[in-house]
Amino acid sequence: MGRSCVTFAPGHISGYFKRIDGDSVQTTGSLGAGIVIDKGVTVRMQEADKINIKIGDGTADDWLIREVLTSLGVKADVRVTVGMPMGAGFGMSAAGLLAAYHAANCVFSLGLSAEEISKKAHAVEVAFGTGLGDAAAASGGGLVVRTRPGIAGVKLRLYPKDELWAVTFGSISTHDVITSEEKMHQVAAAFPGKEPATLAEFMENSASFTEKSGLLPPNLLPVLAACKEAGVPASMTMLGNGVFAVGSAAEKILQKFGEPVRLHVSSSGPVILEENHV
Ligand SMILES: Nc1ncnc2c1ncn2[C@@H]1O[C@H](COP(=O)(O)OP(=O)(O)OP(=O)(O)O)[C@@H](O)[C@H]1O
Ligand SMILES: CC(C)(CO)[C@@H](O)C(=O)[O-]
Repeated sequence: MGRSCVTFAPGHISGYFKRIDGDSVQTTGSLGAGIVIDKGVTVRMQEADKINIKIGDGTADDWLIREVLTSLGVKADVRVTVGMPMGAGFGMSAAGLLAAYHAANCVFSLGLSAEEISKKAHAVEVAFGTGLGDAAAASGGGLVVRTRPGIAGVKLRLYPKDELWAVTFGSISTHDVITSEEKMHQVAAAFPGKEPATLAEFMENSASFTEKSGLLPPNLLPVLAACKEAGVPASMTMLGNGVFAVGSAAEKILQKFGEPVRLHVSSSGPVILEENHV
């Protein structure tokens, strides 16, 4: 029935951030910097008589993707494949939103621009407290520096080729952290004063922010200490109970604590992988 489309959107690891509350959802979000990663979310969508959503093995709550379809007034069969753990600081909610909105735009020929889709994804993130800057960052690729809140806030995208390694020990509720005035006050005080011009400077900013933010779970202290002792740049995945680190040497260090995943900086934002008439 109708068309089917397959889309991919990349995840995003925030290194540091500061919440900004503007006078609208599009001027509310965060300043900060992070890395758009080459693992993310794939959405397969086909027009249907009723909404049917399956995420991974089918056990995950489908509310976020359902929000996309209901906000557009469409019905579809949706299959979502999530490439990194949800809720663990890899930007899977923004990736899921971007991939789903691009898929619906493709299936139903809605005529939405990439910017309009990014704004829709950002609005859902802010409204439901699942993120502040991930949708803006993951609308393109690279190491992303954001100096204003919202989709237009990206100032710089760099494309380092270094390999990255990440290990996660569990999730942190993004909603609970970013809706806490007390936590956001300490986060703002920890925000670095210098904009990074390189991956090394980004990692220095991220490590400094992690130490001062009040967000660091104690179990990450030995992981970060081992990376520091080995001269491996590393920091906390914001907002998740995990660590990301730069360079091939990071793998062996992180293997002492868990099962690290190799990542690279994504060269692009969301893409349409397939368009089919069925
Ligand atoms: N790709 C996805 N597809 C469907 N639902 C998702 C997806 N990612 C997240 N969710 C839902 O959104 C909720 C909030 O996700 P959350 O923002 O904490 O994840 P995240 O984006 O991976 O983490 P972070 O924002 O810290 O990077 C999750 O509990 C889950 O219900
Ligand atoms: C708040 C946040 C760290 C959650 O991933 C991210 O959305 C950001 O950098 O604004």
